[in-house]
Amino acid sequence: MLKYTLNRINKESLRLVSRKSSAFRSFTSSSTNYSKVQIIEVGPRDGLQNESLPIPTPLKLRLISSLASAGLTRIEATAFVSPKWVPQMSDHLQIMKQVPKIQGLKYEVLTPNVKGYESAVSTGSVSTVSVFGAASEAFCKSNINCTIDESITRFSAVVSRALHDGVTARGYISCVAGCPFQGTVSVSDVVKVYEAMKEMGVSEVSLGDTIGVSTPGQVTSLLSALKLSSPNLDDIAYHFHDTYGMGCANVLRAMDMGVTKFDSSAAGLGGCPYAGGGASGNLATEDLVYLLDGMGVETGVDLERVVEAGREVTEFLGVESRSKVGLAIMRRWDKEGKV
Ligand SMILES: CC(C)(COP(=O)([O-])OP(=O)([O-])OC[C@H]1O[C@@H](n2cnc3c(N)ncnc32)[C@H](O)[C@@H]1OP(=O)([O-])[O-])[C@@H](O)C(=O)NCCC(=O)NCCSC(=O)C[C@@](C)(O)CC(=O)[O-]
Repeated sequence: MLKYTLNRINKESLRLVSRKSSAFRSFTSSSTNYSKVQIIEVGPRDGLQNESLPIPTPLKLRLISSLASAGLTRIEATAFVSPKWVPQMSDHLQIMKQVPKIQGLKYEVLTPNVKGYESAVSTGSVSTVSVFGAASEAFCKSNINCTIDESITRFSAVVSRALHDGVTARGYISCVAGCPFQGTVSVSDVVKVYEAMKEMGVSEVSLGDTIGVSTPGQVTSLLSALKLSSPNLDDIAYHFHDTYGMGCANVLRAMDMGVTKFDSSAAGLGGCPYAGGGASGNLATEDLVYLLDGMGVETGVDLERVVEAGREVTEFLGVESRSKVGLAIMRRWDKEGKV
């Protein structure tokens, strides 16, 4: 009787495994090479920039070290922007002078103009500088106080200095799915800024869903249009905010279309201070890592160490983590008596 039951269980498991693996095969038969997914951790910059409580520099540095220990190899550490505009990032020089130097770890920073660029590279710790524009005029004006055309001129000066100095240049385009001021943003407006950024020489363009309104359908439309200029989408990163809880669904859609680079923030903190109150948390690194781990995609990131890194900051701020995965893991730790 026992033998019969075991046989039945084994047959049932085999049936489920084969059903699962054919579903997995059909999912992975898309153009993406899943072994190459890269996470760009933006918590220390995007995660913290909008917090009104001043965060002590040593705590920011501990966050950066903890994220590095968790295995993240691309960390956006701070922003060389005007301290009048974003006071939380005013310690950018101290941060970049004190970040731990670890082989294989690259630090990225925002640089809106040549002034920011010069200050950033003077620290000797910056691998990548990012210029940040928008596909919406209203947002561009609100965030960096210029028109899109003026921003392209400013960014070209930054990128040409970076290329000359052997520093990698990245470009962000905000409002790729919608703008807090103008509402709808057309795909063609995003493509125009993408092309201008490529023309100036950035190696990667991060598509910023600033207010978190993307859906898998919108991701499909935008990436289909970008594929005309970038067939493999290998110069594209996606930067989702999780306002409507679509972050992981959007990542899956983008991966299925070929995108292999995603920005995320520990504990899901973040948002742009100049999005008219419309920006909420970034896609949480914990949620992204859990998703990728579950698909067997190697990220080299230790999920529980990211949860620990985010926890120190959320406890300081007196807020709850915005990562469902982070919250679930911390609840389990509580039950297990782990401090
Ligand atoms: C671009 C500016 C500077 C123009 O600001 P402005 O007021 O038009 O520029 P300005 O040239 O007249 O300069 C004003 C003051 O700032 C100083 N200044 C000028 N540049 C710098 C600099 N680099 N570093 C330090 N200081 C600087 C400059 O020296 C001057 O100081 P003052 O003479 O009055 O004492 C300003 O608008 C700014 O700093 N904006 C930054 C806004 C920001 O950081 N937003 C958040 C990041 S973007 C984002 O979150 C979206 C993203 C990337 O995550 C993707 C997504 O989700 O969509």
